[in-house]
Amino acid sequence: MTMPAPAWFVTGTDTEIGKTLAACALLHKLREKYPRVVGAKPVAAGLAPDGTNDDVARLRAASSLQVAPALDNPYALPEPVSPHLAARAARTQIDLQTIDQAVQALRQQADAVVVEGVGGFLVPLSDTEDGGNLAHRLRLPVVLVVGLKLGCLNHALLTQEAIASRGLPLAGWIASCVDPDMLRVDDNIASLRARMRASCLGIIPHMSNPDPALAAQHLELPA
Ligand SMILES: Nc1ncnc2c1ncn2[C@@H]1O[C@H](COP(=O)(O)OP(=O)(O)OP(=O)(O)O)[C@@H](O)[C@H]1O
Ligand SMILES: C[C@H](N)[C@H](N)CCCCCC(=O)O
Ligand SMILES: [Mg+2]
Repeated sequence: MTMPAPAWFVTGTDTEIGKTLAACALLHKLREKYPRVVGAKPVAAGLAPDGTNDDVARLRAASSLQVAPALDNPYALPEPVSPHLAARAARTQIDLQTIDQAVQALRQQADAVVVEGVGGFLVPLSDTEDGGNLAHRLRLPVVLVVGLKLGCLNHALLTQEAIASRGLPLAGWIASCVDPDMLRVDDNIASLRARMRASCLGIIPHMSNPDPALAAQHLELPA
């Protein structure tokens, strides 16, 4: 058993705010340093008619190591709803041990791993567990992606408190400019820098054609 590879859990201020773009950008950044880099989406909710999930496809495309689906996407749930509801609809149960074993296996095969959560940090995964329980079970430092739009300051600060209350280290935060019409973007970023208790790993500008390799140029890796 070799030392497990460095790994991070990527969460966000909400769904649809740039977690996958930022996670893929981190994968590209890690590929500058390591040969075998892999992304994982343990729980994906929302499948295309052909059974694929867009996040999983994007993470695989950004990875330099291809692995079995049981390892990078153990739960592929058809309905684009909260994972606890999607799991119930699929008559399955999201098991944290299954995900933990999959991520541990990835950390033995790869040189670096980026794990993308689902929705926001406290998204329900079952009647008793949430995304924070998963991050804690994986024992990974957390990277918070802040989707820059009106309301994100509250969501970022609430998520920071939740991460701390679950006893997890916040390795850094990334802002993604999802709303090209947001007012006072620089002042909002300055407000985050003043209030977030972790370093900013970068600001992904609004991209008319979002490209994780280009987005990677705006990021630094967590220490
Ligand atoms: N900086 C940006 N510039 C332009 N578009 C962006 C930016 N960040 C995110 N987006 C767009 O916002 C949408 C949601 O981004 P993404 O899929 O990364 O969100 P997510 O948080 O991973 O969503 P989910 O919760 O479904 O996993 C995508 O269409 C993406 O291209
Ligand atoms: C379907 C979507 N793209 C995500 N995969 C799941 C988002 C769940 C959000 C649940 C909630 O916080 O209300
Ligand atoms: Mg995503």
